[in-house]
Amino acid sequence: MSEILMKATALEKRYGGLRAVSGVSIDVHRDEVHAVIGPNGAGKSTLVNLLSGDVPVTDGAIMLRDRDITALAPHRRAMAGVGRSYQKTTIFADSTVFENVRLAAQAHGGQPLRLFRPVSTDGNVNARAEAALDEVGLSARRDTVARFMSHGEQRQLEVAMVLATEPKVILLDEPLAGMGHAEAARMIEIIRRLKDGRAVLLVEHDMDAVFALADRLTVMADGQVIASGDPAYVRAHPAVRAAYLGPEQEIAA
Ligand SMILES: Nc1ncnc2c1ncn2[C@@H]1O[C@H](COP(=O)(O)OP(=O)(O)OP(=O)(O)O)[C@@H](O)[C@H]1O
Repeated sequence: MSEILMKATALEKRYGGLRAVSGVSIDVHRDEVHAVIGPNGAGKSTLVNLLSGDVPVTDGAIMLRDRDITALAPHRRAMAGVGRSYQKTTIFADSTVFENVRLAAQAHGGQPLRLFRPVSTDGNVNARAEAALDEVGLSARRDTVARFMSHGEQRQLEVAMVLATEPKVILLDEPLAGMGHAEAARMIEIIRRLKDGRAVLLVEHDMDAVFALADRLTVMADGQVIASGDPAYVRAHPAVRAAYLGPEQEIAA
């Protein structure tokens, strides 16, 4: 079995009396896509926010390999190797594709922005930006101003900006949201390649995409894990059918 890069244990997030996430433990393995599914309000986005540090845990622990990152702020987790996309909100619409990715790479440099050195001469940052664009297939669009790209391309750009930070674990919250069929198919291929040497945690409602991509699946309902395992196991799990889909329905192949 491949190495566990991120391990969360007994995560708890309470909002007043509401347990948005309760007793959730999850392992994310190198070279795997671990998909988290469940009905609306199950706690999937909250889980991603806990793993990225955007929301502090009420209880529980998050390890990145052997490092306890539970108390680290989001940017410190990013430096430690946790990447997450933020649904277009981080894109500078008036900057080019390359400038956006270069800024992401530079912000991750571990040093203050190098104000006295033109970024265009920073070979390492530029190389990381080029590699990230190449990985999502946007190299040919590098000089396009972001606002003129399609929704799907902007989501690809978001992924490139994450890759420019050289993450070991990538958290993707509904990366296919709002995409047409062709755009979704392209993004599925990108995500399939992302796991190479990394670990990917994917929250997604598109079940075709989930079953096309997932090496491992965790199903949540009411803030808790109701089943976790390989896709065939989860697909056949009675509690999943009952709680997630209703007893009469099948999970689409
Ligand atoms: N900041 C918050 N304050 C109070 N309650 C919250 C907050 N964030 C989430 N919740 C509640 O926590 C529960 C889980 O929400 P969450 O968004 O994590 O579910 P989800 O599985 O991602 O749903 P969806 O599939 O609709 O995105 C919901 O009942 C939601 O209303």
